Amino acid sequence: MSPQPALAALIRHVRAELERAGKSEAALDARLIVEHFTSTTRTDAVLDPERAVTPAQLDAVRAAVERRMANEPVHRIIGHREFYGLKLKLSAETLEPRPDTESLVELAIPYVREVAERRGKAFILDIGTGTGAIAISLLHVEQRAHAVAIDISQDALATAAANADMNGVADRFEPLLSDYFEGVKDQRFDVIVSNPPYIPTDGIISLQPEVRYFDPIDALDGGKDGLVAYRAIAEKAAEHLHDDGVVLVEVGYDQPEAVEMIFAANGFALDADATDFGGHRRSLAFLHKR
Ligand SMILES: C[S@@+](CC[C@H](N)C(=O)[O-])C[C@H]1O[C@@H](n2cnc3c(N)ncnc32)[C@H](O)[C@@H]1O
Repeated sequence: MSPQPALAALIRHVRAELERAGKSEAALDARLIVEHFTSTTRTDAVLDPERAVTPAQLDAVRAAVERRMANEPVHRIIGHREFYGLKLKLSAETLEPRPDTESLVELAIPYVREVAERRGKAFILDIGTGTGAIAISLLHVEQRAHAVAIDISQDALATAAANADMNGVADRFEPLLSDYFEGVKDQRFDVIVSNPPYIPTDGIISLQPEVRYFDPIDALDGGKDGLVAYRAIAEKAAEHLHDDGVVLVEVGYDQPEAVEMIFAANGFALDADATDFGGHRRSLAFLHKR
């Protein structure tokens, strides 16, 4: 690589390096890294391919490529990612939100809208909010909704609050440090939503290095059988739901039946479900049989 390459040549160079290292998303990663560290857009590379890259920008791109070679996910390197059309900041203790979780947001939207139509407001509880991805997306779609967003990580809550602010919903977003429902007091909600940790402890070792070493362990570890969080949520959810309220959870690809049984044992019946991009039943909605 020449000491001062042009923008388009740099993208091609980084892509080739990542391909040689066997990175499956080399083209996308190269584009995101170069765009981020040269403060350019895709359009710049197309309309102004000979645009000069400064030595400082080149150093930053080189350092980022090294991090990617060491398996750090590209969105952690650039510090943010898109979720449901919104830009969200990431931090050390936030899970990188996944496209599959958008199916949970889509399943939740009609419930949130219906309550907002009927009562003029809708109250959401997001358990294990991480970046705030789910709650912020719902607040963005439904202006009459308010959310309490729980996490056990103070770092995650600070990031979620910053994301709520960045996406214009901070006045309807309340971060709460809490171990599941512990800090919720006696407030009741219309919609309880959660993408909890659900990987069985023994399965974490076999996850891709990008996940195992870079997503926070508290966001992954679902206990011995991966179902600890669902039990904690199902056991207490009815105490925090309005009579016609709904609980929606994301589940692992092989967990829908087990999670249905846990909720059934706590008086809930399946009302709807949604599949992810791979065709797995990924999001489940439950109503309480009172
Ligand atoms: C799988 S991540 C989901 C993050 C985000 N909701 C999303 O979908 O991208 C699970 C989140 O639950 C939080 N968490 C883990 N145990 C918890 C607990 N006992 N109480 C509250 N939050 C918890 C983790 O810190 C993490 O942010």
